[in-house]
Amino acid sequence: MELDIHKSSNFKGYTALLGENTNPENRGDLHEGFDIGWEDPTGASRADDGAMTGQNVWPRNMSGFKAAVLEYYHSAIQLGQSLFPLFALALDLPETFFDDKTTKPAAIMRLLYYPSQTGPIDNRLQGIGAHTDYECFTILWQQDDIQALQVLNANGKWVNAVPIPGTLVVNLGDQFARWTNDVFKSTVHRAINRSGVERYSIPLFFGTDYDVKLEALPSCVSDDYPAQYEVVTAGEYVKSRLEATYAHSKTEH
Ligand SMILES: O=C(O)CCC(=O)C(=O)O
Ligand SMILES: [Fe+2]
Repeated sequence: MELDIHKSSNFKGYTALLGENTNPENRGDLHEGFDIGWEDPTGASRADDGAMTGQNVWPRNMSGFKAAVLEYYHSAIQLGQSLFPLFALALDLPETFFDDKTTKPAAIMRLLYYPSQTGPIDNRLQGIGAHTDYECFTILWQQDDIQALQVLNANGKWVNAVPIPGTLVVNLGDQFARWTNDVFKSTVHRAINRSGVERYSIPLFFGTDYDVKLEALPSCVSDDYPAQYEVVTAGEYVKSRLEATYAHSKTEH
């Protein structure tokens, strides 16, 4: 397929059922997806995204699709930009701390489709296996009335993230875990659609600019609690996680 995500240098485009495997213990994720990244409203391309440089791909002959998707994308980006100062304040940092690290929105958005799973339960076949997201935080729209998303609580118990009409779910991701040396913990989550009907969701993963180094904040490091993570750029980090997620299905395309 022309738009297959494996053909894109920066993981944009279409993911088939089982094309992704977020939890390596599983057999592949039972969803289809379509991924986009930043696209300037003027159509100008961006060449300074390091490891994640590249264009979106769009289906031809689908009138209105691109405009509708980008309209939501740019609104979700605006919401995300307004959340960074809140996270900064929660970390006792100046509220502008992330401003110069988020000048070029580094955000991937996915349109996800989950068929309903019927028949015998195979615990290694889930809509999306247990994982943490790769960026700072995720803004997730999920369809009303269909229970599928679960989060792992501090006691190691899966709890339903029940869709609440008119609300979005915000999950912490691994870039924030790295910035904060695990003071902010990434939310482990998964989705299993046994509702009997198909389900759609739209996560937007918002990280710091792809050329910014993910370096533990001084306030989150001490002699007793040294930095846990190797320093890499946000772009290198996201790309390495995406490569791992799609590695198993790479040769099929
Ligand atoms: O569909 C959902 O509710 C979750 C999607 C998700 O976790 C992801 O794409 O990373
Ligand atoms: Fe996720």
